[in-house]
Amino acid sequence: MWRRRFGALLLRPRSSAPIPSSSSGHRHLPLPVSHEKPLALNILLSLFTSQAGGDAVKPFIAFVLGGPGSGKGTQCARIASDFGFAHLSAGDLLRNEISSGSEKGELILDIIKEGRIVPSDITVDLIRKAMESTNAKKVLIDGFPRCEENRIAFERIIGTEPDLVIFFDCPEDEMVKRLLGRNQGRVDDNIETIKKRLKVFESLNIPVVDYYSSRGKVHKINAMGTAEEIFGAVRKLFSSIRL
Ligand SMILES: Nc1ncnc2c1ncn2[C@@H]1O[C@H](COP(=O)(O)OP(=O)(O)OP(=O)(O)O)[C@@H](O)[C@H]1O
Ligand SMILES: Nc1ccn([C@H]2C[C@H](O)[C@@H](COP(=O)(O)O)O2)c(=O)n1
Ligand SMILES: [Mg+2]
Repeated sequence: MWRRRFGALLLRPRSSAPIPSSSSGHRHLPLPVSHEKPLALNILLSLFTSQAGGDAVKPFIAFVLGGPGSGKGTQCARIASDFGFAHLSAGDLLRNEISSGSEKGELILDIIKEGRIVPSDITVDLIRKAMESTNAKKVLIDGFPRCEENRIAFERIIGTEPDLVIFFDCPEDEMVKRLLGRNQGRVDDNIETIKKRLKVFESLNIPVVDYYSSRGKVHKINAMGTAEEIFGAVRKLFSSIRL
């Protein structure tokens, strides 16, 4: 999708160290987690490559991860408004496809009701189209990648990696409480589906966070507290990036 003159700097494989779980089973990511370069340096290099020449300028891409109900959407809306990012929510793109009444939408609905993950080609294609139509220089991709298959498909189809990965770290009981109180009519905000989504998060999404941690790209944010308090930490991060 974009030509990157210096992309090889960021694509070089690094040693990987899995993130230990605490006694509660909840993951705690060291911060920053690169064995080779600190997060700030990785972001700096990314900015350099984002501005590098080629047919089109690659936007600055931040993946926003965290368990279901950890507050990704809430925080992304604020980042978009305060820092001028385009906010692309993978879940919203899939829900829009359901609303369109397409055949693909029917398949997506069945998967979302079950708390499972939609085939990566479908999701990445929706993200690709959304990225092309926003034409933004700074993009938040909320709720993606949810699994290694998502991650690999993004690299293959979009042809790049994220510059930054934000991980909202929230205890399970708090996530369940928030989801049951969300009240937006989502087909997956019921206790049976929530339990399945939490299992999928732990088994498929955490390995993706581990992968990016080992590449020094993860910035972990404690997602306990009010949305305003959490945005305090988010604001600090984005102010330091100065895009
Ligand atoms: N810090 C917070 N404290 C309490 N409630 C919150 C907080 N942040 C968000 N919420 C509420 O929790 C619910 C879930 O938040 P949000 O939709 O942002 O989570 P999410 O991570 O995007 O979830 P999903 O993965 O299901 O899309 C919403 O009703 C939101 O208003
Ligand atoms: N990369 C993604 C993102 C989302 N989905 C599906 C499965 C999720 O449970 C559902 C809702 O997403 P959310 O709004 O919670 O981000 O959408 C997926 O399959 N792949
Ligand atoms: Mg969301």
